[in-house]
Amino acid sequence: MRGFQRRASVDEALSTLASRSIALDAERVPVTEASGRVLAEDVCAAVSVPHFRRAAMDGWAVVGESTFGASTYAPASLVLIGEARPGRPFAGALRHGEAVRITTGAPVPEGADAVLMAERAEEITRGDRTIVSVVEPVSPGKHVGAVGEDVPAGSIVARRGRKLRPQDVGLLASVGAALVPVVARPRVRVVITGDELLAPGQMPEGSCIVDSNSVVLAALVARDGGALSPTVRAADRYELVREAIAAGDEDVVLVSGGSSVGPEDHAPLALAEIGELTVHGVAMRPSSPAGFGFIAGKTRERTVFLLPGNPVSCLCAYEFFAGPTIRALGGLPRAWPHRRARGRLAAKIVSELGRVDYVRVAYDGARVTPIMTSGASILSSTTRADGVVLVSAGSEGHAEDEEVEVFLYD
Ligand SMILES: Nc1nc2c(c(=O)[nH]1)N[C@H]1C(S)=C(S)[C@@H](COP(=O)(O)OP(=O)(O)OC[C@H]3O[C@@H](n4cnc5c(N)ncnc54)[C@H](O)[C@@H]3O)O[C@H]1N2
Ligand code: MOO
Repeated sequence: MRGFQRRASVDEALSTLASRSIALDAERVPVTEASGRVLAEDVCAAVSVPHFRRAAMDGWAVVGESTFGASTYAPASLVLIGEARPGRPFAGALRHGEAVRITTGAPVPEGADAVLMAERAEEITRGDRTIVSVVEPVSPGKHVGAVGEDVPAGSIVARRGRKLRPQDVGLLASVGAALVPVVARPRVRVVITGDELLAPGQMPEGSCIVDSNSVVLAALVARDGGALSPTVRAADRYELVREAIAAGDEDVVLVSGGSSVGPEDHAPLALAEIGELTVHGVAMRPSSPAGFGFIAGKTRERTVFLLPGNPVSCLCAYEFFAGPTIRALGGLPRAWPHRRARGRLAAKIVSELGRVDYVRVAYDGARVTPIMTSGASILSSTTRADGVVLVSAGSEGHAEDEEVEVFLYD
């Protein structure tokens, strides 16, 4: 057994990771599959939306001026000369004194400058002609959607770095985008070590417990935009752990458990053998045995994270180190994606200078109450918590009633 000789500071570890994880290359995906992806380049509109003047109401396309002075007592009479429907425009041009029946979304005929709402007139048959009897004037421009009122041609529809929302992909489709340039999703392999572990879905039995870390990690990787390979389970044997880390070509490997310095903690040595163990041991609580390093991949360097087996430590080490890296590889900001809130502490938090603490807290919108469980094996402390307070390395903690920032769990 080897003890931890020196623990890296959280900042040191983060800056090493930041300098070695640059965004992956772009790929083009069909617009129908681009929601949630991160745009790799600005996308400009090749066309205006709409690209024709369109009716915003059901009624009649008219020359507004020909309705001036119309009232219930003195209706204006316009001659109906045709019809325009979405996708089926009126072929000719319209003149003063004429009307074209039109429905919402249809192209406004040439010559018309307004749409009179169906409520403001009625059609009357007079001989072989249909007259539109107008009881209220409509001003020019009314209910006519201008070319490019939604998106003008040449404008930027969505900017590089944006995580595309459902409505973004809708807009991209509207301007005729077929393939969208997005940052490749970081591929992630989860390696679960521990002979005592049963796969999720099984009943705990004898001295075996159920592996909860792979379930938590899978959800976190999905949150951060990673593409997860099937989880690999490695028994606590050096060669098997080494093989599980080295296999595949994912951009990121998350190794859960076996990260410390006990006789069954093979991951750090295995990583040092097949690549570089850059950091092992961090001045933080929990997750002090966390570490990471790099191994060569087929086309680029792969980052391997050593996440302590204790469930809270595993979650915490992921949030501090793996999450920012996966997000950065995928073109997202490194910053924690949690919503933040502020409140006053109901009890003091004690930390040590030089150490970063991840303190689970309850939060009611105003008061921040630390959850008095220090054990990193108590996963339920994180389900009872509403979020966490991070105590920086430069602080010895926070006094009761002091205002602190809470990173809220979703
Ligand atoms: N000499 C030292 N020993 C230890 C130190 C230290 O600084 N010096 N740190 C301790 C701390 S803190 C932690 S955390 C653990 C982390 O060790 P490992 O990463 O090797 O974790 P394991 O021993 O494999 O497991 C710890 C604990 O968590 C349970 N576990 C493991 N995997 C899972 C899983 N996938 N799902 C649910 N629970 C899991 C496991 O059964 C153990 O109970 O090292 C200390 N030692
Ligand atoms: O960091 Mo260990 O993380 O206390 O349980």
